[in-house]
Amino acid sequence: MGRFRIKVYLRLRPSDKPSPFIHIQPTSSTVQIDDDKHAGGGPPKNYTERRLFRFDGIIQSSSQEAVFDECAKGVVEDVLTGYHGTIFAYGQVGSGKTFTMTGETKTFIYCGLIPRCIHRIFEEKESKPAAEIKVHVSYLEIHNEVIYDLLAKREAASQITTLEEDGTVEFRGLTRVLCTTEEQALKLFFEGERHKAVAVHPLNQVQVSSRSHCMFTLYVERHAGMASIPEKTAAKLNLVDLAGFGQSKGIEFSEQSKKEIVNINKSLIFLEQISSFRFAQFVQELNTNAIINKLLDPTYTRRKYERQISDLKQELALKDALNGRTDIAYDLTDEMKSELRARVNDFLLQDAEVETIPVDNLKQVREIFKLFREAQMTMLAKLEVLQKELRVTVDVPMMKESITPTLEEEVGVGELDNQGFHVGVAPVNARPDSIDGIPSKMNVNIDDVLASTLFDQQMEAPKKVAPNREKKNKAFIYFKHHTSEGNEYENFLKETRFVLRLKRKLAQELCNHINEVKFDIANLNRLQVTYCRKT
Ligand SMILES: Nc1ncnc2c1ncn2[C@@H]1O[C@H](COP(=O)(O)OP(=O)(O)OP(=O)(O)O)[C@@H](O)[C@H]1O
Repeated sequence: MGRFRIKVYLRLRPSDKPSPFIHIQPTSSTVQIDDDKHAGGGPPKNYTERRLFRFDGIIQSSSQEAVFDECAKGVVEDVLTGYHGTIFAYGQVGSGKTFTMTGETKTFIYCGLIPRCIHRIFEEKESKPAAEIKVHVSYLEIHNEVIYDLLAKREAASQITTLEEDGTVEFRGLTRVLCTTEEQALKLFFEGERHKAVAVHPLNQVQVSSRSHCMFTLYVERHAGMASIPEKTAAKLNLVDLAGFGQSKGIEFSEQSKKEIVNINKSLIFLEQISSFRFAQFVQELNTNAIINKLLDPTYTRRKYERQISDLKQELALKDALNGRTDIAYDLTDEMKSELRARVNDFLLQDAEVETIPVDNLKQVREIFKLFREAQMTMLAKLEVLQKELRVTVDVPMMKESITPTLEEEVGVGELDNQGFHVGVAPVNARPDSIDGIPSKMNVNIDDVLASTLFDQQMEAPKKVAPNREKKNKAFIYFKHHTSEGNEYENFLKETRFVLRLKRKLAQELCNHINEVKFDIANLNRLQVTYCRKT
């Protein structure tokens, strides 16, 4: 990659009356401008400001061919090597941009840079068939902020979208045509020219003035040259003719006013010249990062990587042999995978030591992580199923009653009939095994305690009341709050619920204690093993 400065050339249109304020010095490629303060009108000033502008080259009365050789040839050669290139013409209305970029197309000697670039690229294509050069072209126009595809059928012209990424701009939907001959590419270029937006302008009356920015692009794909390295390069050459700028741009003038305008504008044109010189100096300061745009053949790339992998494997085997690690297998067989699975299961389910899982190489580590991930996914799926089962769709007061299956076990208080209505005392053995999938007997172990906690939380959440239960619920609430028997049951229930919570807490603490003891036992075992090994 290299950093290159943008090169700026000044091309001067021949003039019968050269400005007395502009002094060209071709040998030093500089232009000196005497900024006559009287010229712009206003109060008279008795001094002249001098400005000096430097260029990479000044082209005066040169042939179109000489301009191509000096300004464009190098860029085309770089494109043929794989670098992107851009040539653009900038300047006032009528300053000669289109003459430079397109030229007069009737005879080749007056042809501008675009036909000449096309010619050079196809010349290369024909002279080097082994390079298998492929050329595509596109032609776009930006007029009044809208992008038009000059090679597309008119109705499809507004389908282009721009995509800006990593400092590059891509035109999506722009027609790209594959050209096998120079004639084809030239034909497309001239066809596109016919579609450009032009208008008559007072500063460019000999020829119609370009009212838009136009970009003709040549996309060049080619083999890097040597058959043994099937690398391809894909570079593009943007050839841009910018719309001329000027204070009078876009205004329609009557014949009557044209003469006056020419005089009035003299000083303004002069200022515009200065501003275009300033722009040129600014562009000269810009740097570009030039890289060769390689297009890799996927088959070749795959083969290259396969070769590299095989080399690395051999190297690794050699290293292992030298270090006495001959039993290491880097490719896991099915047998090895199921062995690893068994070890991971032992670790997760049987409290086996983590050291029992072999970690000799990266493939094993990856496989182990995969197994852990699988186990985690299975557990999450199970948890989800469990949570679904616990979501009982009964109303809040009824749910509060139904969450106390152990309550009756201890105190023998009435059971629900699972129909959303409290029916009073029922014998313990008359209870169903489950209510909506919830086990009615609660074993006091950590899972059940946690599940019941979760269950409690869900009970607090407001639930949708089934319409056919509404009446029953109202009656039930009335029974609880307004009858002495109901009140009694309600108070009794509150007390027993309190007792139940206490017991759950105790159970939780007990489980934690058991876990701590188990942990201590495991530690002791480990110490014992270490001690035995040492002795
Ligand atoms: N170097 C030159 N030698 C001879 N004639 C020139 C030269 N440059 C420009 N002209 C003539 O000047 C006229 C205006 O040039 P041209 O249309 O290229 O200007 P432009 O900058 O493209 O204008 P616009 O911005 O209006 O499109 C044309 O008739 C063209 O033939």
